[in-house]
Amino acid sequence: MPPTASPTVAVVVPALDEAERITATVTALLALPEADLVVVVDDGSSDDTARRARDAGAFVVAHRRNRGKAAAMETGAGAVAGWEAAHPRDGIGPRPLLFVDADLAGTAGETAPLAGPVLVGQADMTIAVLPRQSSPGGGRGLVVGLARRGALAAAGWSPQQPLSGMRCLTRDAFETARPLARGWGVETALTIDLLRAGARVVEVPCALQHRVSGGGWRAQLHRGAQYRDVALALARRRLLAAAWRGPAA
Ligand SMILES: O=c1ccn([C@@H]2O[C@H](COP(=O)(O)OP(=O)(O)O[C@H]3O[C@H](CO)[C@@H](O)[C@H](O)[C@H]3O)[C@@H](O)[C@H]2O)c(=O)[nH]1
Ligand SMILES: O=C(O)[C@H](O)COP(=O)(O)O
Repeated sequence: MPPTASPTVAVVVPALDEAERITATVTALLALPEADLVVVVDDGSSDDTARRARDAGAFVVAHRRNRGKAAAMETGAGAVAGWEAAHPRDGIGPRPLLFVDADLAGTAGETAPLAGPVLVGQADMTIAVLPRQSSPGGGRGLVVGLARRGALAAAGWSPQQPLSGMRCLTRDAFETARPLARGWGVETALTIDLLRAGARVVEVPCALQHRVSGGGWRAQLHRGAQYRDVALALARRRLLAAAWRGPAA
């Protein structure tokens, strides 16, 4: 007998203090035909992100205190597994996970092209490549360059946007990458660990607009934390020296 439902993905949205954008983000994700479950992980927000996400129709789980993006991703994946255990479906395996940042607002639906290649078995992980953003960023490419050179040293591949958080991956790929690298090192490590395991990783253009980090002191502090976490993830994989020595990104 043919399966009664089509394969779909489960969306996981890590969210810290995203009350301004979470309603639009969840609404856009719930309209995706490729997705039938949207889990928002409130990572210890001090605003009403959780309530708004729930009101918009998401399944919400919350950290009592802030634990960082990678921990929110792990919690979200656990919530998807729990939901699937309570809602078994015949003939289809566990849903691939589509990780989407909370700040994409109405453009979150543009993550749809990430799902197809994973659902049909062409890729183990897809990564969104964002177009030029409508507001200017204030970075100098230091974090991006470090992450790119780390992937190059590990696997001979230099991703265009190694920090991009919008990713769709099979559950096997997710398990291969666990435990995730902490904090902002998570994307760099995911790419490296999956490539090293022989997985097929593909970058896919998506028309996404996110909240760009500007040039103020808060943004520079944020970049400092990103650099620290990417460097730690590379050091744990014995790649930091090679990434420092590597070619200019
Ligand atoms: O402690 C935190 C901090 C952030 N977030 C959420 O994580 C996502 C990404 O955070 P954001 O501040 O928008 O990150 P960016 O500065 O835009 O960082 C870029 O680089 C990061 C890696 O350094 C990636 O995780 C992002 O996807 C990518 O957009 C958002 O949904 C946040 O609400 C958490 O869940 N917990
Ligand atoms: O603004 C960004 O793109 C990120 O914070 C990374 O910063 P970077 O430009 O220093 O790599």
